[in-house]
Amino acid sequence: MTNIVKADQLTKTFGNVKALDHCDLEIKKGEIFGYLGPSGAGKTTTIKLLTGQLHSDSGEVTVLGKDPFSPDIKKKIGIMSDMSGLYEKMTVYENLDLFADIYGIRDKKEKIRRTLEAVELLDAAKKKVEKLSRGMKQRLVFARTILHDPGLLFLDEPTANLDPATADEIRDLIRRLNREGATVFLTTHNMEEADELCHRVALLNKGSIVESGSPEELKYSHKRVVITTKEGKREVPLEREALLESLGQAGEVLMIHSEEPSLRDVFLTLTKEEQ
Ligand SMILES: Nc1ncnc2c1ncn2[C@@H]1O[C@H](COP(=O)(O)OP(=O)(O)OP(=O)(O)O)[C@@H](O)[C@H]1O
Repeated sequence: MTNIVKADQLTKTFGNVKALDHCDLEIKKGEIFGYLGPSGAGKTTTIKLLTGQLHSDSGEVTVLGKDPFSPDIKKKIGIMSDMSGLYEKMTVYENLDLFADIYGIRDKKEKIRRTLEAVELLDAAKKKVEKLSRGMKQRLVFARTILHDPGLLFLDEPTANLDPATADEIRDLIRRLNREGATVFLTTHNMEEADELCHRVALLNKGSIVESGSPEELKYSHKRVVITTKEGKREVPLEREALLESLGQAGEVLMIHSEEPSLRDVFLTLTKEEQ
């Protein structure tokens, strides 16, 4: 599969804070790529570097084969960050109309109608944004992000602070857009969400990628064997040597079984190792 985003040794420092430290990234066409990490790990900084909103200190980035600062890139990508860009006093329709003009969208009435239909906001087209619920606002931000049919979406915590039902709706939307061909770069704190949605993930901690792969690969590589003896339980990595050594040292073995960690467990283990 072709790399649609590629970053080599990307580094960004703010004063004495190293927000991103020699990061390598490869996002393939058609995938949902999850970029996971705790608050302050460097996720938003990465999105800004990949979308031409910020210059790196060093490292190389190509997006759709070009420098992210190339003038024609903006029309091919969709960026969803927070709700701050919505005009509260304008209606839902007017907000999209404004963006349609900025993007120079032809046949904009029909395009706006179809986009509102996709995010299930057609009935709210004439409502002022200030009257919308949080979930509806998030769907409007989503509509604005996809209005110009970008093939590559950067979604910065798209389900943060949403109730579970609305978060599910947003995840369904992401899946649908991906099925229709969009490549998605998604940041989240939510490991369950990443496990459910993403084809591949990278785990970011303190500006460094600590591991990457499919959620299944990551979980499998951290699989443990639990040996239960009369004395208690002991967890051993799923490796021949470690397993034989532990069995040799154990007293009477009552049970042996394997346990696959959740993505959250993997992340907690890796970030603990880093400290
Ligand atoms: N403009 C800036 N000036 C100074 N420091 C910054 C700036 N932007 C980010 N930082 C710092 O860089 C680090 C990474 O921030 P970033 O916003 O990329 O993290 P994040 O993973 O997106 O966090 P969150 O999940 O809370 O949004 C943090 O320590 C942050 O305080």
